Amino acid sequence: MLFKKVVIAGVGLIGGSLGLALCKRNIVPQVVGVDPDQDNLELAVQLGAVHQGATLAEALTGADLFIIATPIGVSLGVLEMALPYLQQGTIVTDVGSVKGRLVERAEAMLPAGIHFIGGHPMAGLEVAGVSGAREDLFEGACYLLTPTEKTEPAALIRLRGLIECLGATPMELDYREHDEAVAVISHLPHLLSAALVNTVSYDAKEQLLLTLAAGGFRDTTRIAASNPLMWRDILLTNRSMVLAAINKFRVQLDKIEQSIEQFDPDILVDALTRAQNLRSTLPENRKYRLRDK
Ligand SMILES: NC(=O)c1ccc[n+]([C@@H]2O[C@H](COP(=O)([O-])OP(=O)(O)OC[C@H]3O[C@@H](n4cnc5c(N)ncnc54)[C@H](O)[C@@H]3O)[C@@H](O)[C@H]2O)c1
Ligand SMILES: O=C(O)C(=O)C[C@]1(C(=O)O)C=C[C@@H](O)C=C1
Repeated sequence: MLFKKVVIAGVGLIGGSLGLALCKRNIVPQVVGVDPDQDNLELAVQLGAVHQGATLAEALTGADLFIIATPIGVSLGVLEMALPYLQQGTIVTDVGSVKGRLVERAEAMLPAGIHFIGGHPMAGLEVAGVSGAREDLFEGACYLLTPTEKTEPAALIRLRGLIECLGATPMELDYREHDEAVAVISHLPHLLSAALVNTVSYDAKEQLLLTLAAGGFRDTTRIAASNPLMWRDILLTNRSMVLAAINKFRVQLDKIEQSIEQFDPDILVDALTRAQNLRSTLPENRKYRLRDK
């Protein structure tokens, strides 16, 4: 058994999906949830996403893994509140979409013998709360870890083991590299999706356009239905990397715009073919799967 008692702070979509996998697959014998939203916490117990709900102080007694799955803006505050109750040997991880200075701060905050390892599952959905949680959310997904030179190798091996039990593939990245990469592959698509929907919403023919919306619009805009507050936090926390990603995108958009303006079919086809080739190497049908290629 990798861990005896896991505490999840924030039993929403991601914390709840982790809890469902850990409980339903008997990966961990005791999973305790902490969440200020009592209705959500009760639902988490009913759905089997945690064995019980508790306060941080109650929950952390005897815990050997503490997962912070809260909105990114409160992660460090939650860690600070948890500090007095964490015991020697406990591993602390998070699931936040941006690392920023969290990793350095968390490491600086924790005494020797309690290990922080930044984490980020590259899987999610456009819904919030435990009601949308899925036991299989992480299957086939890439699960990023951001260890540093301070990370204890044995703690990293244990956490990687747990991630493999979820059916995900652990992958290590420097936290700065993490933020740069996710700005392009996750944050940029999100804001483009919102901008695309807003292009329709500001059009005088909005209703007609929506009536005509078929696969193209739907497939490119599913994530625009996500929680705006979560995305506000992500985009503003990863501000410089997101701005760099927007600039890279603008270059590509300009290239396509010019090829149309100048009626240059070769450049246009080049751009579309390059995209077609790369996109067709992604696994089909299952949006966040890596393994089923
Ligand atoms: N939604 C996604 O697609 C996705 C994917 C990967 C990672 N993430 C990251 O996961 C984290 C959680 O996102 P989510 O989609 O599960 O959000 P969510 O809103 O579904 O869940 C967040 C939960 O945290 C709880 N919470 C708020 N403040 C808290 C506190 N002080 N202590 C304990 N719990 C608290 C909320 O009540 C809620 O139940 C975020 O940091 C996000 O960046 C999200
Ligand atoms: O599939 C979705 O709904 C997601 O938005 C998941 C998604 C993404 O792919 O960008 C969103 C945020 C994350 O931090 C990781 C994954």
